[in-house]
Amino acid sequence: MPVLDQAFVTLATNDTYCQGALVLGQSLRTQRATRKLVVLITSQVSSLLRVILSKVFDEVIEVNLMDSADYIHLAFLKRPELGVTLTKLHCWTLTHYSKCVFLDADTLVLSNIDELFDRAEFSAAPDPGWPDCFNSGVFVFQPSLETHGLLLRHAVDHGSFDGADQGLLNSFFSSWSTADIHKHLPFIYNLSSNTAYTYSPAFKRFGSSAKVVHFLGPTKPWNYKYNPQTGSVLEDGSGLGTQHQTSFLNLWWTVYQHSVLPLYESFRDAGEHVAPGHATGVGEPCAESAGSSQPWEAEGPSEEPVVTEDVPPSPKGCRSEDVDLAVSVFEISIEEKVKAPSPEEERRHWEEGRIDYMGKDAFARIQEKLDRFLQ
Ligand SMILES: O=c1ccn([C@@H]2O[C@H](COP(=O)(O)OP(=O)(O)O[C@H]3O[C@H](CO)[C@@H](O)[C@H](O)[C@H]3O)[C@@H](O)[C@H]2O)c(=O)[nH]1
Ligand SMILES: [Mn+2]
Repeated sequence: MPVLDQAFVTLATNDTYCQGALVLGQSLRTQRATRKLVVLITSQVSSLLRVILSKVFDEVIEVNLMDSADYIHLAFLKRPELGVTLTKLHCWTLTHYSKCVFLDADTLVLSNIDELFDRAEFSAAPDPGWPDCFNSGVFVFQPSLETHGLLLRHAVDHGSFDGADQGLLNSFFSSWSTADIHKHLPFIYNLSSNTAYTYSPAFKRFGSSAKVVHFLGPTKPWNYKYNPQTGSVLEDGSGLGTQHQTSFLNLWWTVYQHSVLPLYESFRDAGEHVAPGHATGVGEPCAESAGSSQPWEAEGPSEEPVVTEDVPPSPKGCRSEDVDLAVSVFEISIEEKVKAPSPEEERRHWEEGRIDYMGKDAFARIQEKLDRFLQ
């Protein structure tokens, strides 16, 4: 029986993390999750990805980084690195649910985990790097505006010892490591794909009961390229890690290929119109002209896009501004588009002390500018 007042919640602040959220959402559906699926997004997420997310998630909720009380707003402006952290904390505002399970967008669910709803706030699994801290990639929580406010206050008053949500949540829920063993989720609910195997006999013994894999760390599954014919990620020269790591990566990509890519495809083929005022907050309807509204650029001989002279330019908002999906018979890749920062962003970086000493802010470049100005 579906439970309507409880939810699995994730977060994706941009189109790249949306790819992870989609794999996570589809893996929860495949495992017959009986709770609602919710994704929090920010204004950066494109209209296309909002539509696609809404096919998998029951609720796509846009949260504003700056909608908290003014003193918090001002304090956070001085601590911009806490931005994504503040966004994760928004999950406590989902007060139309009585209890939720948060999952990072870089997690993959391997079997049904509905039993997590038997746990109380705040339950989480140990962090593999420092097991007296919990990892904030999977946790059970109870939405509450009061807790949300206290968390923001805590962030402003004490900051975060790792500059992100995990440090903040660990210092806020500081009794986690000692107070109540029921709040320690077994490691199988947050098995880190890259560190778990430092204790390989344990992995041999218990690895097969893993329920949630977490691709924590700087390199995410979507940073690899995948060969759909062999069903495996492509070696990029830096080494793929252990066999287990590779098989979890391959699993992520299998879900991507079979359960996420078709969502884009049906969007393209059906030329589906998105009504203005759609529940997800998607604005303008997307045109369905051949080629121009394809969400990805096809590569290789089999899927050469037919581009004719009279095809109108792609309507803004219909495609992802951040991500290029390249799909061919032999390779699927998700490339982040490198965007040049706007003059406002550059100025903000400068003011925040994030100066590109070796690059565009190098002394030689500034001197060139001065010379040009003085001539
Ligand atoms: O640009 C970003 C970055 C992060 N996220 C979301 O925030 C989560 C955490 O970021 P992630 O890149 O997954 O961090 P991890 O590599 O998992 O690193 C660890 O450190 C993070 C910061 O403390 C914690 O949030 C994680 O749970 C913890 O596992 C992601 O999964 C997303 O849901 C975004 O939406 N956009
Ligand atoms: Mn993560």
